Amino acid sequence: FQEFPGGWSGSSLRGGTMDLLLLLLLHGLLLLPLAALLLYRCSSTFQYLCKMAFFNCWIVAMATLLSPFAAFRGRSVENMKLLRASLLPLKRFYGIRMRVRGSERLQLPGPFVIVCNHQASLDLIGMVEVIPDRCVPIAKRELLYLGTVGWACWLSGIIFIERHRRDAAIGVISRTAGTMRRENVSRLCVWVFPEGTRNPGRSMLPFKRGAFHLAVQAQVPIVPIVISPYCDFFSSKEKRFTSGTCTIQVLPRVETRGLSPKDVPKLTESVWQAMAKALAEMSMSDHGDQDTEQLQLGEDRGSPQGQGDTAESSK
Ligand SMILES: CCCCCCCC/C=C\CCCCCCCC(=O)SCCNC(=O)CCNC(=O)[C@H](O)C(C)(C)COP(=O)(O)OP(=O)(O)OC[C@H]1O[C@@H](n2cnc3c(N)ncnc32)[C@H](O)[C@@H]1OP(=O)(O)O
Ligand SMILES: CCCCCCCC/C=C\CCCCCCCC(=O)OC[C@@H](O)COP(=O)(O)O
Repeated sequence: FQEFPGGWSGSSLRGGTMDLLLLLLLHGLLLLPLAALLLYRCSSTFQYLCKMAFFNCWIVAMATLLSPFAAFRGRSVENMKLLRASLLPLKRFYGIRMRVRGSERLQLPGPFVIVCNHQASLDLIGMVEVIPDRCVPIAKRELLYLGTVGWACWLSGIIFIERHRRDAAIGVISRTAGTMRRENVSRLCVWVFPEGTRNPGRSMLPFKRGAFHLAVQAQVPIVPIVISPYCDFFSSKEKRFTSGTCTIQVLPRVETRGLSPKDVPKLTESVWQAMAKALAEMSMSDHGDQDTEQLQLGEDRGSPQGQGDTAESSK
């Protein structure tokens, strides 16, 4: 202060203006986080946007940090352990409680195909909660182009398909069936979202047939998994994301031994029915009678076959 005796009076008006600007900037810097905090508290849309941004940033950060370690091992299903561990903390950040029912049904010695409903990218949180060891998801090829995320997915052995090139996709599925069947490869399980795309809400789209052809070709069981609707705490349409509880139900496995490609439509239908029923029951038990939407479930989908046809069995 002594070196600067005439700071305000002597020097010039410019110094004063500079100080004032600096002061304002400092206030601004302090106020900005405060304003953001206030906005976060008051606006559920802003909260949703922040939470989604964090979700994506977390995935990019984890992929970027962990890919070099995964790369040491090369492309391997074992890297799925790393992927799983890196996504497991997400539920805690968001205060999502996971309830898993029937997890013992996933303790099978041999390979199998998991089919699961697909509501949103949030499904990753449920997926890592139950995905067994040596199990890889089938994903759309577009994920490969997400920079380090694509690299991490590739290194983890995720199987990519081009959804619009059916023949190529069928080729990939046939090769996967070969790998699952091969006896010199230790058990490999595959996780498929048979709806083929995200479908928010309490219903399920009709299933694509790939997962069922895969199970029949490899002659391995299908284990259906149903994740309860997120409507309570999450909706991308309404831009709403609060904390809540999510139930994951593992259904009895469906054997495919002895089935041939001509049985695939019936198999697909019976698994869809079983999952739709579980989803409807979950909606019911979670929401009591507040909601009638679940009654419409499957309405626009003629269901020629009932449940419990030849394909279904669960010891
Ligand atoms: C290192 C650690 C770092 C950590 C960092 C963290 C990073 C984490 C980030 C990320 C994690 C990863 C997250 C993964 C999650 C991704 C989720 C998605 O991407 S979901 C989208 C892709 N999934 C699918 O699309 C389902 C599979 N699709 C199918 O199975 C379809 O069936 C497909 C594409 C094969 C064909 O689809 P069609 O649209 O043509 O429709 P159709 O009705 O199924 O088939 C038409 C005809 O083709 C026959 N067909 C189908 N598949 C067949 C087959 N395999 N063999 C013979 N015939 C087949 C069918 O029987 C049908 O013929 P008839 O009508 O019956 O005569
Ligand atoms: C250094 C490179 C940085 C690149 C930046 C890329 C930013 C990427 C940001 C976040 C990555 C999040 C990946 C989440 C993957 C979620 C999987 C998922 O749910 O995919 C949707 C797919 O099932 C169905 O797709 P559609 O509903 O048909 O559409």
